[in-house]
Amino acid sequence: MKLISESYIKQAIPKREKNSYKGNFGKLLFVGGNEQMGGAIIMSASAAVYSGAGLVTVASSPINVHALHSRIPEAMFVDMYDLDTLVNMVDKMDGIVIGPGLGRDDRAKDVMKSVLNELREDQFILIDGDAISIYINESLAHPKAQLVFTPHLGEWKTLSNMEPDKENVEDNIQKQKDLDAIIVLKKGQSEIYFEDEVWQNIPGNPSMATGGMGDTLAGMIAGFMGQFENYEKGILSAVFLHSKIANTLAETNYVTLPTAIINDIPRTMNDYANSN
Ligand SMILES: NC(=O)C1=CN([C@@H]2O[C@H](COP(=O)(O)OP(=O)(O)OC[C@H]3O[C@@H](n4cnc5c(N)ncnc54)[C@H](O)[C@@H]3O)[C@@H](O)[C@H]2O)[C@@H](O)CC1
Ligand SMILES: Nc1ncnc2c1ncn2[C@@H]1O[C@H](COP(=O)(O)OP(=O)(O)O)[C@@H](O)[C@H]1O
Ligand SMILES: [Mg+2]
Repeated sequence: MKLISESYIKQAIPKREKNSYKGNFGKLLFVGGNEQMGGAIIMSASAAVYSGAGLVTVASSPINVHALHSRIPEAMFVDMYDLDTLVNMVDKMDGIVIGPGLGRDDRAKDVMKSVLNELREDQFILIDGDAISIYINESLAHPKAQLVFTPHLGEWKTLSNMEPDKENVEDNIQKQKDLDAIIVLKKGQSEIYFEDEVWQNIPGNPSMATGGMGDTLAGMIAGFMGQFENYEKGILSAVFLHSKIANTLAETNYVTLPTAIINDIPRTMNDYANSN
């Protein structure tokens, strides 16, 4: 297992070209946030905006539109239950995050099926939270796009049938192949399973055990995937910086709020991009 290092992150964060524009930094769609869990998709989309994503659109329950616009005016909004508009949006994107606060009811299942059917090979889809259960319980077909799952240990049990105290690297490698997806297995020291290698993240601390922390990570990962030289660099850098920021915050805070991590993303990226 390889360890994600400080030096890896420093070389992975891209330098922005002088004449670049928003179209160079990823067009992302965030799908989730029902009537009870709008905060999840707002945190996820915020993390992508603060990670430097070029254009972010949120597809959510219409009840969340004002909260979203007041938190992140940078993001656009569509009604996720308007399936025609939703699939048109999917078409225009480089990557999609689906699941934070999506719920698991019939409407959520229809949303999920519409999005997955529409995907192309040149796109990525990150499946998190409730969308993990729907993917397995509805036996959905592998989408054409690059697939990424970001399960915590409870969600990994749904995906792999392995109990949290039984999961192990060797069996996880096999499950990664069966699922034909990149797996970000979230835990105290998260592990990232690619087709040909496994990485481990070292930073992180228990002040991060707060609702919304994984929603925030999903947004950072997608934000980085849309900008970095390749998906692997983006994913590893997001996992590392998410917990690195949390470690810095935990020096002076008992609990680390996901929104506090989000606020610190741009400055931390700058620090790493400009240090040797
Ligand atoms: N502000 C919001 O709107 C929030 C919405 N959330 C959304 O709530 C939905 C459900 O996600 P949850 O993760 O809460 O619920 P789940 O019910 O999917 O997962 C929790 C289950 O997994 C088990 N488990 C085992 N090991 C675990 C581990 N290491 N970490 C976490 N759980 C473990 C727990 O015992 C529990 O049975 C998701 O769509 C998520 O995005 C949450 O992110 C919390 C914040
Ligand atoms: N004790 C801990 N040590 C290190 N990281 C933690 C700890 N507790 C939680 N985390 C991190 O917080 C995130 C939690 O994700 P998740 O359970 O999906 O949260 P949510 O769904 O509430 O947003 C993961 O990235 C996990 O690695
Ligand atoms: Mg989660």
